[in-house]
Amino acid sequence: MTGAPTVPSPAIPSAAASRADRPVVLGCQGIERSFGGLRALKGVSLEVREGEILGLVGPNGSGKTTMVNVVTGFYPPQGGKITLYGDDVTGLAPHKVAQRRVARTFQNLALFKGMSVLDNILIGRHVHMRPSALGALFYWWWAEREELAHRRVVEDVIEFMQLQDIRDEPVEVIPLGLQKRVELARALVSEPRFLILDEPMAGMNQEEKEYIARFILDAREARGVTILIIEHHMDVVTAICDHVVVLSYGEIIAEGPPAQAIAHPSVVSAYLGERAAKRQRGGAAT
Ligand SMILES: Nc1ncnc2c1ncn2[C@@H]1O[C@H](COP(=O)(O)OP(=O)(O)OP(=O)(O)O)[C@@H](O)[C@H]1O
Repeated sequence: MTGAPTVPSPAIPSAAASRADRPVVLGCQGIERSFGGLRALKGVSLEVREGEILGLVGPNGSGKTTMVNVVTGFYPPQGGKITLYGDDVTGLAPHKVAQRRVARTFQNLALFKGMSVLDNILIGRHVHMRPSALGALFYWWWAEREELAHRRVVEDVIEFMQLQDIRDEPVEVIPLGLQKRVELARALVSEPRFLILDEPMAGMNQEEKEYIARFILDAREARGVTILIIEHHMDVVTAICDHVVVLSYGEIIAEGPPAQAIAHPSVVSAYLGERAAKRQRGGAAT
């Protein structure tokens, strides 16, 4: 008996595949970025591999958000090269980067107050909206079809993110944890292949953190999204990341599996205090 033909899914290598076997989604080589006399990124090179969750960690001011802004086209790099799926995207404008199915969330919530949860999420579809002269001519027919297609994607994500009950609420009246979830939903409706999350759990309580962590893992599993996450909660980093890169003063000081990378003394002193780092150094020496 012959079954229905299987539709090949986008090539997400099995979890068993070693990191080096996975295709490179984001490649950064020797990235430089300064602000006046401050060298915020000093030749940073890193790779994000297909299907992984890569954690970018480091003390405040170490250059994490600058790195994301450079990758997404907000700050053109002043040196180095950036590739996405092998294509050179160095210096592309943010909307050109977004068109390559890259989505991001922001450290400080970037939701539109005065608009409903649903309307905020709908905005995430804008990269797929292509008004044209011909489209305008056949406006009603075209608009109705487009609208339906967009709605279907949005409804699917609202259900996925469990936001049905608050869909019509003005976004500013819902708690911070839910606002962060709305921002993640807005990123997901653009159907990204590569998602960049800048501190998605900032200001959350433990329960909210666990919820978001689950959604991030599900986005990777169910939607095949590759993820780069900036996060200060080391418990979360250890729990969900496959690979961690540590930045300090604009340079990579450690990289590897989470437990190994975050054991670096700079990370320990930044997050647990200098005394803990000294204890660890003492322990390592003995
Ligand atoms: N637009 C800017 N103008 C001037 N300096 C900037 C600008 N953006 C970042 N910087 C500086 O660059 C350095 C790196 O900042 P960045 O925000 O990338 O760090 P970060 O690791 O993301 O910090 P945090 O964890 O606090 O968000 C800091 O010294 C910061 O003050």
